[in-house]
Amino acid sequence: MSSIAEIASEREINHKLKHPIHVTSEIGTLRTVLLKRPGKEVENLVPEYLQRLLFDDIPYLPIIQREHDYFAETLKNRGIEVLYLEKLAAETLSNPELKKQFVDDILRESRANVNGAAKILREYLLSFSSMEMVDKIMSGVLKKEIEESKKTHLYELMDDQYPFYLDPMPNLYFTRDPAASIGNGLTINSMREPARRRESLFMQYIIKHHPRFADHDVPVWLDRDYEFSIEGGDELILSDEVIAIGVSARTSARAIERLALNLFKKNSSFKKVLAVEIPKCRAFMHLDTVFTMVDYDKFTIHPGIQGPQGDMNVYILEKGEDDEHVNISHRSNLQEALKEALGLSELVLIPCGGGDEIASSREQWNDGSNTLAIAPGVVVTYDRNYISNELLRQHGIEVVEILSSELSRGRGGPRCMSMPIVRENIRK
Ligand SMILES: NC(=O)NCCC[C@H](N)C(=O)O
Repeated sequence: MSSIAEIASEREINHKLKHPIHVTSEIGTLRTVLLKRPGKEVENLVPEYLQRLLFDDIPYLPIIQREHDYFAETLKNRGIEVLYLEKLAAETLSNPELKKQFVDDILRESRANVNGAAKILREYLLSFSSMEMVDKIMSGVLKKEIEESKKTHLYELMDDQYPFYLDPMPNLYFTRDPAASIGNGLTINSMREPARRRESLFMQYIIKHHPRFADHDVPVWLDRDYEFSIEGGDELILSDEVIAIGVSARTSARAIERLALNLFKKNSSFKKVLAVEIPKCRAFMHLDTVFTMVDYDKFTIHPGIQGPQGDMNVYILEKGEDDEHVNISHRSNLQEALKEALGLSELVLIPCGGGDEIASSREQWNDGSNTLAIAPGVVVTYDRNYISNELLRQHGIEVVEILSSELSRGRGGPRCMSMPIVRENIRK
């Protein structure tokens, strides 16, 4: 006879097989998460291209890796299964046909055919094992890597001064943004910034072809070929019926409406989408840099997104009269809109940096509001945001701190660095 533990784990496996993705809240106990360990791509950052590559400084590779490993260990110690994007991608591309197809896609999207270089680049990339090739594509390919003897044509020899054939993808460790789990499906995102557009190609291949996902008909609520941008840092699953999405520097109102229409039409459990407008600036690039859910009735917030009376623009989108229309109503207070949508009588917004002008600005810049909930009332945060962390504790939240000197240089915190794949359902 099987033990209770065996039955439970069998049930879990069956659940996983039926629904390899299952996320119906921001706070349900986290079971499986996707990370990307920072690699050589961060060493290919140089001052000339920092801004374009969306970094403010150059992380020191051994330390950023140590900090990231500490983050992953912290999650594993809590019983969370950690998957790595680079490993799933390499496993997917171990199929030679897919490998070729992927290289063609990445070369096209990287506009790598400078001076007609696509052919030698294709040969170069395909000469590696799938794991090495994935690392190489993520790290970027320098022009000087291709042996001079292979450059036989004038156009190959007459290169311009730009050092890369393929730009590095240093933002990949922010797995939250290129794709986002919603219910049993996901969005594979059309990213706003050119520096990040190729990132979601990895998830598109993984969902379609990796054995963990391929045969499960995972719904893609919005795909990366959609013409208006959306990024995962703006997509917050508040319950199995309510989603909040930031209308931000990165996410467009068009994509939000299209996603809402698809969710309503394709029989998902979701009934309301809250479009939350935030200032369009670098420091607040996504909704999750200024607002995250930490418990059933508690949220972090950066006071800088609200007007003097707590006023904001929040639109509630609900199913309309047919599949091409949504009903939209406006609310001017986030707290009230959340209470209404979640059916709560009380709700607490915990201000980043305690609301102090200097501390909240400093700690928001270092992702003090960007918490990753691993269970209701339990969050992972950066250690450097000590004022926000202390305030969370005063509100009864268990705060699990991780190291953050180098990780924070990319302007993202624990939520940005993680893509939940499976969470337990929360109580209703
Ligand atoms: N969800 C997030 O806020 N992700 C952080 C992304 C930081 C990255 N350097 C970017 O600008 O896209």
